[in-house]
Amino acid sequence: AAEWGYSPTNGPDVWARLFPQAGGARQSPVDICTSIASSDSNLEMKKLTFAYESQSDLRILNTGHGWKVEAPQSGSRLEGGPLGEDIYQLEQFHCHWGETSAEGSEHTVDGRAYAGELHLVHWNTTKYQSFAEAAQHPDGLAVLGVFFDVGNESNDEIEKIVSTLSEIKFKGQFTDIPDVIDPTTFLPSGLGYWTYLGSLTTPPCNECVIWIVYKEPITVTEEQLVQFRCLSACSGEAEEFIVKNYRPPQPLGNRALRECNA
Ligand SMILES: NS(=O)(=O)c1ccc(C(=O)NCc2c(F)c(F)c(F)c(F)c2F)cc1
Ligand SMILES: [Zn+2]
Repeated sequence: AAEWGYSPTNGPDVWARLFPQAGGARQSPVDICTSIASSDSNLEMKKLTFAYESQSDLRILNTGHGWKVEAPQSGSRLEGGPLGEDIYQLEQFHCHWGETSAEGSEHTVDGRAYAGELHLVHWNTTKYQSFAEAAQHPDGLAVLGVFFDVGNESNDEIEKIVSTLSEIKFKGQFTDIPDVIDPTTFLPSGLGYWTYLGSLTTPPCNECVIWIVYKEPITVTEEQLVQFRCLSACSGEAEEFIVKNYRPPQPLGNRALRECNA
């Protein structure tokens, strides 16, 4: 099948032809219209809690659509907030970026895009036996989204990722990150978030994600984003850089958008 991507011929505007779910009614990302976000008091009650382990030798790979760190963490737990009584476990994290820092995030806030967006992907281990199975159910996955702002101080945790990218320049390549990675360090200090029911933002765009998007961005440097854009989408010598891998906002429709100011 033709490989999907982000160019005019295989990008978000044509995904629904190959992947029917991409045209569904609970697609992601969305534009977060802050004026309609309802501050939902009972979200405050069930505080969102997370516990991650620090891990070394995590595998990072070039998927052809970006980098992805496989972090199956049986000891990690994400629960509370909009997640009901279920426990979600970290599976992987990756991010999305643009050709310039004026764009790159998938979610936008009142029409404003950030320079990039990190996704910490979790699956419901209370109800399902595997990530693949969870991805077939409306409450199967929970993804934490964290916006990137460009600033002067480089993000040390992101630097651990950046330092491996020269080893995975081509699609399909992977390597182990020697440093210890603690996913907690990716989260902003302010833990206020928006949440809504959505989908995977890449094909097949399964409508299986409870989205939790943090309000406060973290800071990365322009140089760190420049390094992301040096990854190649191809496996061979041909160089087609992954300069943009974000899906534009999809209609919110009549979905509730709730906020919690932790
Ligand atoms: N950008 S994001 O919304 O955070 C996002 C997160 C995970 C995936 C993913 O795992 N895709 C592969 C994949 C599937 F798309 C499945 F439907 C499935 F069952 C899998 F097991 C699987 F690995 C795609 C997008
Ligand atoms: Zn993503």
